[in-house]
Order: sequence, then structure tokens, then C-alpha cells
Amino acid sequence: MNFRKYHALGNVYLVVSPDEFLDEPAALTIKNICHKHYGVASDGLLIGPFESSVADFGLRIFNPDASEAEKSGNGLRIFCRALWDAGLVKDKPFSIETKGGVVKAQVLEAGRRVNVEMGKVSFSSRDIPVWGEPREVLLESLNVMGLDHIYSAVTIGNPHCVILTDSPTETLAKEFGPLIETHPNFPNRTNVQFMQVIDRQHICIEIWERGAGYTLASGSSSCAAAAVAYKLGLCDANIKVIMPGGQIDIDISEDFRVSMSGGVTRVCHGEIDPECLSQVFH
Ligand SMILES: N[C@@H](CCC[C@H](N)C(=O)O)C(=O)O
Repeated sequence: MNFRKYHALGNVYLVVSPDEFLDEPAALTIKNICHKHYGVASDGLLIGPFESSVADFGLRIFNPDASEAEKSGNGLRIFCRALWDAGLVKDKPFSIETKGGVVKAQVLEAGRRVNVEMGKVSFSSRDIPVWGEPREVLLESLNVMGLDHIYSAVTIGNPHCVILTDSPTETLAKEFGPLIETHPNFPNRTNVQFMQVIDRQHICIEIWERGAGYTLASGSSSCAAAAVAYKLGLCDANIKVIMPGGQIDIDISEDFRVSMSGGVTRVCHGEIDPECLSQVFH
């Protein structure tokens, strides 16, 4: 199986053509490919381009636990770069269909940077989803291991739980992230961000990703956290999101459409041995 490996601010994805799969990708195959010790090591798998009747290209996004994600910001930027490297797109905007909706993208700076119009966020409990009566999920309290967290929930195609804190740390994300990801409040599980508002143009987040765990950066998390900061009146519409892996620039329109720009780096390409794909020991 041929692959191309990229990272977006330390968030690693492999891009594989749909032609490499005879059938629906098996969970075991995806887990083996992404595994950090037994495989190629990545935070997710991008399968594409597919033909699409509504966009220029179709994309499927898988987490390392083999669950399918509706959207991924870094995954989309990486996919755009892979399309650009393959000569399938140039400098003009184009569209991509994901399970979480169609996005518009443009490759900038000879592939080193990509802009994606990620779509409109919703804070509605029905859309995200979050259990309970229909409402906008803003500044609610979530008790985890005896500690109350103030969170707001949001979807940009995939679900996010943004927790306000004065000091976001890796330890905080790793300790509470897995418990919040699988909290019964979130029927589809959730991505989790611990967010500190630095000033009206800057936020800082630590991330726990659904199906992937602790990551150095996340594009959809950046969109979600920035949208919450804007919605709560804590930030202006142009926000720089600082993460351990680097920075993403977010612009939010009045009707909460979110545009994201950030870097992408090509790492390597190669072939995964069939022996790796069929391992059964984890
Ligand atoms: N790394 C991603 C998010 C990937 C999907 C996520 N784990 C989910 O299950 O929703 C990003 O950059 O957005």
C-alpha cells in the first residue's frame, strides 16, 4: 500500500488513494497503519480523492482507533497539499466533500500554507450532539472526577467541547480529555479543548482528540475554540490559535462561518508492507 505522510503543525496524517482498498477499509488495517509503534505512526488516515457529485474531490477521514471523522481541519489542509503535490490542483480555489459537509480550499505559498473555508459552526445541542433539551450549549457545567469544568459545545461538522481555563496544560488534556471524550453527555463522543483567552486576538489551547488522543495541533479544534471565544464576546473575529505544535489563523464571519489558514509540511512517502497491515496483536 502506497502512502504519503505529512504533518500540519505536528498533527500527522497519511494520505492513501482509494485505489489501495478493494473494499471498505477494515478497522484492523486502519489501526495498524496509524499505530505509533507497529505502523507508520500518524494521528489519522486520509483516503482520497474520491469522485464527488457535489464537489471537485471527495475525502474520507479516519482516526487511529478506526472511527470515521466527519471533518478535520489539519487533515483537510494536508489533503489539499497532497492534491497540489500530485498536480491535481493549482493556485485557484476548489471544493472538497467530507462527511461533515463541503468545504472550499485554496493552496498558498507553493503548497506550504493552505486556507480552508471550514463551514458554519453551530452551538445547538441537537446538531453537535449533546444530551438534554434543545439549547445552545454555552457555559454549562460538567462534573468530571469531582471537578466542575465550564464548557461550551460546538460543531463544525465534527463535535467539540471547549473548556475555559487559566492554564491549559498537556497534563490537563491527558487527564480529563479521555473522560470528557466519552462522557455520556456526548452521544457521538467529542473532541476536547482546554482554552485560555490571552487577549482579544489570541487564544491558547491544549487538545484531546476523539479517536486519536493528545495531539500537538488540530484545525477543527482551532475553529471550534475560536468560535466559542467569539460567541462569548471574549475575542474579536480574527483570532490566532496557539497550540504546542504551532499557530493557526481563524477568521469568523458575522453568521459564524469559519475560515482557517495554517502550514503543512511534507514528510515522506513509501509503501506499507502487507505484513504490517494484517498484524493482530493489539
Ligand atoms: N486533527 C483533526 C481532527 C480529526 C478528527 C477528530 N479526531 C474527530 O474525531 O472529530 C483536525 O485537525 O481538525
